Amino acid sequence: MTEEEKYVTTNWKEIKSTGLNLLYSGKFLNKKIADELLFRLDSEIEYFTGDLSRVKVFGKWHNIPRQQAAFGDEGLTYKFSGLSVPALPWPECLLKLRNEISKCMGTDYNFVLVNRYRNGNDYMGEHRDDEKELDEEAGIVSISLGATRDFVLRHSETRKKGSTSKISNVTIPLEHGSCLVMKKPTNHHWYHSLPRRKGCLHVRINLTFRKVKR
Ligand SMILES: O=C(O)CCC(=O)C(=O)O
Ligand SMILES: [Fe+2]
Repeated sequence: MTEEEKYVTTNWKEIKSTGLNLLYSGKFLNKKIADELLFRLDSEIEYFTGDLSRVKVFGKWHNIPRQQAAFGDEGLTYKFSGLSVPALPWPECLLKLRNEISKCMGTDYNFVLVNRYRNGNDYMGEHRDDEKELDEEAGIVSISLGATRDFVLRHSETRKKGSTSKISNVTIPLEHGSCLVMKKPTNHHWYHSLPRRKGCLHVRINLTFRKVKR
């Protein structure tokens, strides 16, 4: 098999700071596979509507500023920001990707959260993925498709009022077909967000593969 025909190519770059442990591979997915995945996820996936597309912040309900869907092994639900998300059965294209990623990482991921950002007005606010039901050892594997958007990480100390922390923020432009692995203990100490980018007119789809404890 030539390099071009391989499903994934790992060319990991380590990104480290105090309590931050990331791996990034910019051209992780084969280009043809990345293009096809983007097309399929854009046309075949039904995103949540109704209660599953809203979140409660300080007692008020808001539409989430992006579209979401979740898939996973049978019987799994995943709770985050006041939502309990039932995992729907894996679509064929995501099952294949899940299997390739699990093989590559040597870990069995059983759940994926899909976030679709229609354009630069859609975003994700600052948060940590530190839910108890996540298997920390597995980390979180984040695959990006479509428009390049900045992923911004901030240490919890620097968020505090009057902070004198010297720890710099880390910004990674996540490109089409890339893979970012958030390893332990990143999600204890660092918050991350996907800020608005007014100039961005194109769709981006992000997949976060997780291992939910049964
Ligand atoms: O879209 C992204 O890159 C961020 C996704 C994310 O943080 C999450 O799904 O928890
Ligand atoms: Fe996250």
